[in-house]
Amino acid sequence: MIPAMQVRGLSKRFVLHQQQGAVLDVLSDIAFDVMAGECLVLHGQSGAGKSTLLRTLYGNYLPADGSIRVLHDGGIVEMVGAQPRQTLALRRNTLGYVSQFLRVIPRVACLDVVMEPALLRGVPAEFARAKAAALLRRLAIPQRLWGLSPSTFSGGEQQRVNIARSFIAPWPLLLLDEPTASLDDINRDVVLELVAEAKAGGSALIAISHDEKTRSAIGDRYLDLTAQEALHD
Ligand SMILES: Nc1ncnc2c1ncn2[C@@H]1O[C@H](COP(=O)(O)OP(=O)(O)OP(=O)(O)O)[C@@H](O)[C@H]1O
Repeated sequence: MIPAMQVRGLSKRFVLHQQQGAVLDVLSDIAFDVMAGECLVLHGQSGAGKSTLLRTLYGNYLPADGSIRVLHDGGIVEMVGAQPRQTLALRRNTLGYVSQFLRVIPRVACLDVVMEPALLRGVPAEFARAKAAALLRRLAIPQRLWGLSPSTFSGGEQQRVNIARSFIAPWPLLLLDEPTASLDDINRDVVLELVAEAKAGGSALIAISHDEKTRSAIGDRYLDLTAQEALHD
């Protein structure tokens, strides 16, 4: 079976030009595979580089070295050095990212925010709307808020809208950055169910969570970035 994502020799260095050119080698020689239907949880103390790795895997940071291969449309795409157009195509259909925070677009109603990824995949509007409504209901967003812009929503409500938006269309590969932070136990359990459903549907996941219950509920394998660092000292 071909991995959904295969990473080899991945290194990321920050050069702080405003601070005497200080160099931070945050990731060095990271290697792993993630298969469809499994979740790799990133471990390591604060500052170990978990968020940096997730952002690098999403193509937000250019690594100093290494390769990130993604199974996309039946072929393998090398993300390191890919054209922006290729990265965008990957992000449209293959590679999703659930951040802790919703990127709020003023004046766009909550229901439309949630529906958008399904519409972009060509799902007819009525199905997308019904699915968005079902997700918002599951995530306990009151119906009176559905027609409003999430810009005024509470932090936890925005996070749940973001989760609904992220799970409305299936992703072959999904990066999760603290998907349950700032949620109460009931909503956290709904997110854990959505993650389990995504895995059962064949998604490969890579996740960061500081919550032990979340980690043990979703994690099939763990990558310890502290150990990686120690290994290469
Ligand atoms: N854009 C950046 N520019 C410079 N340094 C950065 C940047 N982003 C992260 N770093 C540095 O990289 C290191 C790793 O940060 P990162 O946020 O990836 O850690 P983390 O493991 O996710 O931590 P936490 O668990 O606290 O969220 C830190 O020392 C941080 O200062």
